[in-house]
Amino acid sequence: MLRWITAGESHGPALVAMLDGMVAGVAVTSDDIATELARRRLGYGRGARMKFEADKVTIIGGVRHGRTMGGPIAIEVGNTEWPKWQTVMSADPVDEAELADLARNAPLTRPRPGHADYSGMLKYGFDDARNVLERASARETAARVAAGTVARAFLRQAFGAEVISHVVSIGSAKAPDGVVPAPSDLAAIDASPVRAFDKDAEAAMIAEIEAAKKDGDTLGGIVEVVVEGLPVGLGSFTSGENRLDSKLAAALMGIQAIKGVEVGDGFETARRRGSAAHDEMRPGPDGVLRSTNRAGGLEGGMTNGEPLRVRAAMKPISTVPRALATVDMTTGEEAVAIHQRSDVCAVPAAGVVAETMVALVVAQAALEKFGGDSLVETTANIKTYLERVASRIPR
Ligand SMILES: Cc1cc2nc3c(=O)[nH]c(=O)nc-3n(C[C@H](O)[C@H](O)[C@H](O)COP(=O)(O)O)c2cc1C
Ligand SMILES: C=C(O[C@@H]1CC(C(=O)O)=C[C@@H](OP(=O)(O)O)[C@H]1O)C(=O)O
Repeated sequence: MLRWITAGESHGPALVAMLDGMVAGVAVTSDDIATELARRRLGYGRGARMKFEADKVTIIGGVRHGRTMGGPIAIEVGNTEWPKWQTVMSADPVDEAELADLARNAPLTRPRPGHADYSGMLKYGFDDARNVLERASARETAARVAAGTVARAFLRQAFGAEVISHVVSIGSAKAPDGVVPAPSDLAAIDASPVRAFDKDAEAAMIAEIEAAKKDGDTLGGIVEVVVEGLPVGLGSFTSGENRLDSKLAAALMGIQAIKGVEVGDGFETARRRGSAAHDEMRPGPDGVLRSTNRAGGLEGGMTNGEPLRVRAAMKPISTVPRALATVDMTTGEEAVAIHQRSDVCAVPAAGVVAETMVALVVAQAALEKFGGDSLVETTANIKTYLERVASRIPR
């Protein structure tokens, strides 16, 4: 089974991602990973750190001369910030006097409503929220994106499948309904400062971010991930945990600040009548055709051959510059929440992270269905299956 895990703190020396279960023979390079990491760093509304954080990539194992070898893949993403944090974030014990002199090490005792600080301090018994926020931070998503690059490469090389995303809304600024971009639109989306597909929506989103910034406030929004090129039958109806939609929801909800997930038209479909909710079928020259894709390419927990379409809703950033009311955990008194530098809006970056999680989950489902130890073997299995599927559709 394809598995992944990350380690590392926001201001530690590096983040590390491990990806286990990938077949041999997938072409991927450090440059491919760096390209995806650069996409994640972009976006109007991100904070100061993203201007200088360089995401230095080193593939530690599992890849040789640009091809995976079938063993666990380990990728390191260096933190440019590390030199400033060497003492505060040292893994080994440091001189207490030296630590006490560092303003940067002052204990963080005023938890931010909406962040992991409060529950993390109580649950793990910490007096300093630093021990919580270092790992809760979405800096960790850089490591996920690194691992996800290998999954994207696999999907492209096995199926010709492409995973893209776009920003559907930021605050109250929305893209027009029903416009779904194609893989060929990704360069234009990435060129947009808010990763919007529609130019009017882009202007409205930028204005919304500017207004929030001026007011010392923050914003969330909604992203949509689209995967084209997947075969029918990834995932299964046989039990809840085998359903691809349940796995996608879990993976997307596992991204920091994601509070809602929709498959296809999701919540809108709940407001429709059945006759206007489903995707009617008719015979076509190469099999069954659909007039719509409201289901987002998933029926019964399986892909149905239409583009996969899922959305994730991100809450506003909780480090609000106009700091929110909290309680000082040392004195028990009223206080204002920690506020250092922070993003005003990270929805464009969250779209790239959402692509990553979708790529990992879909690659996992594909490897479960088609198996194989090498890309050659997997693609041969895919070919046999597609031939059998094609032969079952009466023409
Ligand atoms: C790409 C990205 C960037 C983020 N940047 C920030 C940030 O700068 N400041 C902040 O307070 N939260 C930021 N967050 C959100 C927090 O990491 C998240 O709210 C926190 O871990 C608590 O988890 P929860 O929101 O899922 O409850 C970001 C999230 C993502 C996905
Ligand atoms: C560093 C990243 O995002 C960080 C995510 C984050 C949080 O609380 O989630 C808080 C901020 O960290 P810092 O306080 O160090 O600026 C963001 O910059 C990144 O995405 O690479």
